[in-house]
Amino acid sequence: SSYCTAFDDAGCSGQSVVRDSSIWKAAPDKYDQPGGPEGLTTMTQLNNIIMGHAATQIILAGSQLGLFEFLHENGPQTKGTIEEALGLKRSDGSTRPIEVLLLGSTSIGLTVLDKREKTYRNCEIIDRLFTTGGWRSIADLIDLEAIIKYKGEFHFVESLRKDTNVGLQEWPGAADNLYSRLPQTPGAQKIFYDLMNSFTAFSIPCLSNTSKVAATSFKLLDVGGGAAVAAIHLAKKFQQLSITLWDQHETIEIPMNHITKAGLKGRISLLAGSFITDPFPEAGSPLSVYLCAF
Ligand SMILES: C[S@@+](CC[C@H](N)C(=O)[O-])C[C@H]1O[C@@H](n2cnc3c(N)ncnc32)[C@H](O)[C@@H]1O
Repeated sequence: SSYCTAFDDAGCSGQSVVRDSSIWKAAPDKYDQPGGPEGLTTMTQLNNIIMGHAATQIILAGSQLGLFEFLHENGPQTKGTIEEALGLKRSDGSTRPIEVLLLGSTSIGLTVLDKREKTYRNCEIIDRLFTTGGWRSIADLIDLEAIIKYKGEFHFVESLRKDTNVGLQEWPGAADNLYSRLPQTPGAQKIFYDLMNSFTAFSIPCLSNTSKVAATSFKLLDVGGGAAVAAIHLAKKFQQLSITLWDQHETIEIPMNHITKAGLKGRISLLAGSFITDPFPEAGSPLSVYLCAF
């Protein structure tokens, strides 16, 4: 929470999911134990962890089927109306899909059932995210967690035993890292970059607002610069900066397209390769400063 408060104090011009700091203030301090100093104390808390996999898939279903968006736009709705709107109505008359979805989403508090009216609405925090414009970033985060990370986590125990990323085998390809394998699975790379770009779009304005180094440097090496969201923001904000974005061969086309679209090819150059195995580029002149942003 202090991270996000610092953003607000710095006059962050990023997305409102961060600016609406009351969303975050209830979060525990990073040193706090979940559940208080004793850790978890109730079976419900323990159950929420054991059933965490189901919760992840329920929020994914609610997001991808448009449940939360529909309820936000239309207010409390009956099961039948929601079923129709989400395209879950079945020709054989079975109401099981909508019942499973609403039972799941309501049991974990994402939706709220009005028992008298027999209507469902979004929980307060989800509606607030829609109102403040922060839902898109959260939907990107849900996709990344529930679709990309979820697969590899099945191998977590074995990964600990072998001290290696066993979950990588879930992704086709021969590369030794997930970034380089994602392009081989249709749609996967987009999910990854959508989330990362959302996050960087709100973090970089805040971080750079208070950075004296960025304001006074002439050269910036953006190590693992991704889609160039940070590089483009910094190039526009600090006119004296000339930026080199360093990322892998497999992904370099993504920043290239963004930089061209932003009309910043003259200010941001690209270096394709690995920051692990390739030599660190020379600064060029003793007067240049390389600021590495990862
Ligand atoms: C977590 S993302 C951060 C992207 C960007 N800095 C941002 O904040 O939006 C990490 C980036 O590092 C790149 N990367 C990972 N390993 C790399 C390596 N060995 N050499 C070069 N780039 C690498 C990935 O392709 C990815 O774009």
